[in-house]
Amino acid sequence: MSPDDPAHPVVEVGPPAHGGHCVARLDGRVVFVRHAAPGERVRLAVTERRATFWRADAVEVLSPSPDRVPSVWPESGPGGVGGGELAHLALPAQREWKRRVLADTLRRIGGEAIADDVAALAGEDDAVPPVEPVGQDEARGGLRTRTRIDLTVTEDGRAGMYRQRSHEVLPIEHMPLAHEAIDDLGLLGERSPWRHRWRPGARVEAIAPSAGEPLVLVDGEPPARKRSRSALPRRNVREIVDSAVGRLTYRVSGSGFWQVHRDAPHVLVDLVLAAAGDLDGARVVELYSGSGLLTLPLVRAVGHAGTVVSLEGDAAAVRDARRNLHDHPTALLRHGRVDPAAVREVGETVAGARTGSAGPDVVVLDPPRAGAGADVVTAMCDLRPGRVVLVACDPAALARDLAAAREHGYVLESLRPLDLFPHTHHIEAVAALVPVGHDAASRTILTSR
Ligand SMILES: C[S@@+](CC[C@H](N)C(=O)[O-])C[C@H]1O[C@@H](n2cnc3c(N)ncnc32)[C@H](O)[C@@H]1O
Repeated sequence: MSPDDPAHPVVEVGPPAHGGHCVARLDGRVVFVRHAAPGERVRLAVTERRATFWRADAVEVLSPSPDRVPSVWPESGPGGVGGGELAHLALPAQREWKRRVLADTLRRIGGEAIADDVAALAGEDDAVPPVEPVGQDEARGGLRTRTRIDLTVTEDGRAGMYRQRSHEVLPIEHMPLAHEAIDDLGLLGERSPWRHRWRPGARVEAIAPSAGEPLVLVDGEPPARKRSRSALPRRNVREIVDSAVGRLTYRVSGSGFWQVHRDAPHVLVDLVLAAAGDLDGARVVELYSGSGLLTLPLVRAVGHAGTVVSLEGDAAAVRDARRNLHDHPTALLRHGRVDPAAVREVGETVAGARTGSAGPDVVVLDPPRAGAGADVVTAMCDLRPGRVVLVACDPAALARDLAAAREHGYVLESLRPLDLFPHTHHIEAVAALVPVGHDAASRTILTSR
């Protein structure tokens, strides 16, 4: 490339933004630049031109950031597959990137009041608390964390993934973020023995459960075997979670939702329980409960005198949850869409579980990436729980849900941002909210009993 190549302009890279890119300016226009670091001077390949902004990849680094490292997954670099947007940065720099994005998103979308609430929790001069690494990620370089990966088979029968922001499938040779048990399956590469077991376009899910053998599903089914005299093909896996309330065992559908990071299940269980406070005898509503990862420890924590009413939209997940909690009669596991009417209904169910009392002591919610949304948050606040624990996997959705809760009288008591997706831009957070004027010294549950 010549130094003044107009097809590959040079920019100074600005701050990171939500979505895994940095913001730069070119002739007054905003350009979202991937594969760069704040403060770098880079040459661009423009990948998308819109009226109000462009997208581009940094294809040559003219002045590298001190945070830049050789990518741990070059196939996710410029022009490559999605899912490793920060793989060219040292892990502490990735977490600082995420902290800046979280701070910016909370202020921009949540508003000044939310940003101020969060800054008050962060202390000193920080806008948000630091993003915490989990498990052995520091020692492992953030690699081999994912117990679930999704692949798509290319036209010539190789395992691939989608090119960034595209429907084109690119074959991949390596997936260093996948658990070593998935790596050992040998799914990737031209010489993979699996190539005769799937067809072009098939979706391949590889699962490395915490107990037992890994599982591969092709279009949701166990792949065809030459000889099938062995036991019935498996579609489920067993997961074991060692948590603060002891060992928890689950059976989960292979293609159902389960936390992806190998340490996420126990980290989230422990953080949610800690944020929920003393649950002994409590009435708990849980929204978006999946196959019961959080329901089981909540049921244990409330004990025989308490109740947990959960609501989940996926029928297979509810079936799994019912199996996982079959010997816990204090759990009422509802199947249905989480919407304002359903929230009111589960609120009434949990209130009816004890005569003469009002709403739930605690609401726990772990919505999908889009968040719960203002209507659901409003309905939840109207139940007047003593405490809310919100697990969020998207900062913009977190900002919206916190703003809606604040409008209805609930303020942040704690916020724990977590790095459950190293080498990607994703941020997880566990937030505890309490009613405005809540006295931290008095136990939440006592106020509503
Ligand atoms: C982030 S997962 C959390 C599940 C569980 N807490 C866990 O950690 O395994 C979100 C769950 O919400 C469910 N879900 C998504 N949208 C929903 C809706 N509108 N109503 C009910 N459930 C929904 C999904 O099926 C999924 O199980």
